Amino acid sequence: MAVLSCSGLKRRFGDVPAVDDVSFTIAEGETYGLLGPNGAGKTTTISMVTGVLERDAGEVVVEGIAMSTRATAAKRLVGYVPQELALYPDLTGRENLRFFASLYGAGRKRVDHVLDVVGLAERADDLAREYSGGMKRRLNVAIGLLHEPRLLVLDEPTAGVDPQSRNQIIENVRALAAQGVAILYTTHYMEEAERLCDRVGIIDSGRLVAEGARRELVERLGERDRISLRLDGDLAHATSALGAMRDVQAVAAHGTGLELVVGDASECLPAVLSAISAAGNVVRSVEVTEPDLETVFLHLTGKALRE
Ligand SMILES: Nc1ncnc2c1ncn2[C@@H]1O[C@H](COP(=O)(O)OP(=O)(O)OP(=O)(O)O)[C@@H](O)[C@H]1O
Repeated sequence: MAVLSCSGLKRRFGDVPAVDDVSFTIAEGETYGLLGPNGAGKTTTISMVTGVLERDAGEVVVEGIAMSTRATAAKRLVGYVPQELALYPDLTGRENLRFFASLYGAGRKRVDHVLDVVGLAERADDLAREYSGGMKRRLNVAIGLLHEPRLLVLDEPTAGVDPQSRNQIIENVRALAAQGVAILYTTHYMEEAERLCDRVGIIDSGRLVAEGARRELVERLGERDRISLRLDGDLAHATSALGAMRDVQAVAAHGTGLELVVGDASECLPAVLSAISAAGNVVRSVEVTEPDLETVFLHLTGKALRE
């Protein structure tokens, strides 16, 4: 039996269909990554899964318990690590955990255990306000683990944190999955999704546009290459010129970079470079990559995952 089963989830905000008929399941011990550009509907989906946000339609079932009929029992099985930090800066790490433990009916031993799990035992008696961003995030993970959830939901847990905390969080997720906890994970970091997730769902404009293991998704893409370029100058002309080329299947700009999906890079690179120079841009670097999740994402959404 799946630990999490979502079917036909829908939620609108005014005219915006933030989530439009999203269904997926997560098995025991499975790590499922929800990937999507900004505003795709990841947080809205997660908020419905955790029961924080009402659904317009659809059902969320956790270990056989439906959110629509037994919300309290279903929520008890879910741990949530939100994007926004939820902790008291004037309490120590341990006091924060004891406070949340009292709400969840967890004991002091459990507090000590989760402090250990996230690597904060030595700093447990410092005020949370003195923690680095990454330590605060780890404290949030610890809060999400207090009541021994069967499903742990993490909304971009590594965004903007230091490498040590990032590694700690990734190791925590791995260890929890190995213990059978189902994990729902969102991230902007493609390489993290590649490393961590057994399966990914790609969400764009509120719809799940593809789902599968990394290898399946890449194989489905067929023979394609990704070209990453760094350019000088305004990218608007180059982006539209490249988008009009027959060999270019997707193009997305981010900062000073352009990402392209093409059939065979060695065949079309000369034409790509002359189109860029005709648009008035100077190429600073070119990199051709074998198809990966980023290529799948770009091909399906026409957007780069990074901002
Ligand atoms: N409370 C709200 N009121 C109005 N519109 C909202 C609200 N929450 C989300 N939206 C809109 O719904 C859409 C999906 O937003 P959501 O936050 O779920 O996306 P996301 O994939 O999590 O994006 P990000 O990566 O930026 O966090 C967006 O168009 C957003 O502007």
